[in-house]
Amino acid sequence: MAAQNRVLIQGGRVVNDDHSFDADVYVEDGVISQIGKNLQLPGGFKVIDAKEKLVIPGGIDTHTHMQMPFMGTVAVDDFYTGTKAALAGGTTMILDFIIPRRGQSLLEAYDQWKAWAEPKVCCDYSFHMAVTWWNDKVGEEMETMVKERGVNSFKMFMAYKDVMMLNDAEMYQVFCRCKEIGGLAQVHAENGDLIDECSKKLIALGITGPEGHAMCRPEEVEGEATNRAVTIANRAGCPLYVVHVMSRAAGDVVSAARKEGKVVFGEPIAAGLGVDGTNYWDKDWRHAAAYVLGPPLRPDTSTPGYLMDLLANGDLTCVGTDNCTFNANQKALGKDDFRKIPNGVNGVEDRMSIVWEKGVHSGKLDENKFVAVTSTNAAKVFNLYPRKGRIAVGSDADIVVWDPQATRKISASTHHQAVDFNIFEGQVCHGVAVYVLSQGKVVVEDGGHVKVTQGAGKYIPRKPFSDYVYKRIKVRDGLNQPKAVEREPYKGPVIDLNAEP
Ligand SMILES: C[C@@H](CNC(N)=O)C(=O)O
Ligand SMILES: [Zn+2]
Ligand SMILES: [Zn+2]
Ligand SMILES: [Zn+2]
Repeated sequence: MAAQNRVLIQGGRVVNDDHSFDADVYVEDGVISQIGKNLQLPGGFKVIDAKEKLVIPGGIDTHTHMQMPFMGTVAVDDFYTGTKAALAGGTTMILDFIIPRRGQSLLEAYDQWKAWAEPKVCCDYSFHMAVTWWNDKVGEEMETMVKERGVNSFKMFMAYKDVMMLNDAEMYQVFCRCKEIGGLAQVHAENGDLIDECSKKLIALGITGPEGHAMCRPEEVEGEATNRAVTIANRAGCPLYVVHVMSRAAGDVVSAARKEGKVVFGEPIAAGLGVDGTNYWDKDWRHAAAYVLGPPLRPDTSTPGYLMDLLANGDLTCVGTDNCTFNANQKALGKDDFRKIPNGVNGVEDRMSIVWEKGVHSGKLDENKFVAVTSTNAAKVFNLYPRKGRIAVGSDADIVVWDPQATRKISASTHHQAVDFNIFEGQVCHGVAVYVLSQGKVVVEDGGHVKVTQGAGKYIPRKPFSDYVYKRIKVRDGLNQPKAVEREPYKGPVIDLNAEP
């Protein structure tokens, strides 16, 4: 029994976001206990041979929607299949979203999502909270979420009009509230009014296929909303995290904001790094519909490479997936009207290999930047570091033995996800998770044998005011308090509005 929770990972090269070094890693009772060479160890441990392999922090997927009720149906990958697939691909923690119905208490929604996740998750997890409506009660509950439920991030939708969309004034108030309680404001940045108007026009023209989904929300619709969110957040003095950055236009807005010193983070997703929007024009309806998500993939085939370049230079920060999967027959709900195609795609299992293949194997990222964008940056942004996101003594033993030379061919016929297709079908990627430890237990071995335990995952609460996010803001708040001008009261002439014209 002792061997199960004592593991020695021998002969590997440890890769953190800031440096790489050759060392053995010893794990005991779920945490990293020793790192170095010629370790003095107690007997009775399992040995993993990591020669010529990398030993990296388990991936953290910043953006998933397991079993999300959406557009009249429910995402088919649930907290079990979704987290099993995550572990299979080298991701050892997911950050999922609680999405209250309009008018629903945030606390009630939290209990609902927690009840869905707890019995099923195979890896550690945490939640963002969506703010889909706004009043003082929501503001009070946001504080409870931060102080008592360990949620420190709040997502607003600028799209999905009449379902989850907030207007600018509401967003400004939620941003101000986030700032007060030390939360990180997140946005789904698309102009929902323009999407609504343009999609009606396309349907009237008889354009009902998935190409209409892309045509009604071109990248300028994402770029405009991203810029608006950056402005509103800046006026509120609130840090901003733009989820699923899908285009050059939005990526450029995030780059410019960061160059101006604004506290803004951008999150590309595996889909946007691995495929493009030309798929929407495929003659096969089921193929085209499979790629429908919002914001859409871009027909500009240079987009995946451009987003990877922005990750490489630090303008974009964390790679998520927005994993929100619907089977082909669920996508077919929109066979006569693209507005009814459930939005969402897969990614949670293939994210790490896609980033390795498109980033490291292409020479755009080095191994340390790979660790940063797939794990460490997320831990820092969402206040999980260094418990998560680092190979260090005392950190959680969420560890991946990564084979940079091995390749894997992505296919729905072999993936662990529940969804019956894969948007990366047929892609061959360098970079394979040959061993994965979750909470110090081996859950993937020999590159494919997945042995997870349903419900073993733990909810990880997160404190507000993450240093990585708020240190600069705190200093600025001390400097830039608005002040009135001291002046004598005005005693000059004023027109009389009641006087005869
Ligand atoms: C509803 C959720 C997933 N669907 C999607 N991105 O198309 C999101 O917008 O992030
Ligand atoms: Zn979204
Ligand atoms: Zn999402
Ligand atoms: Zn390759």
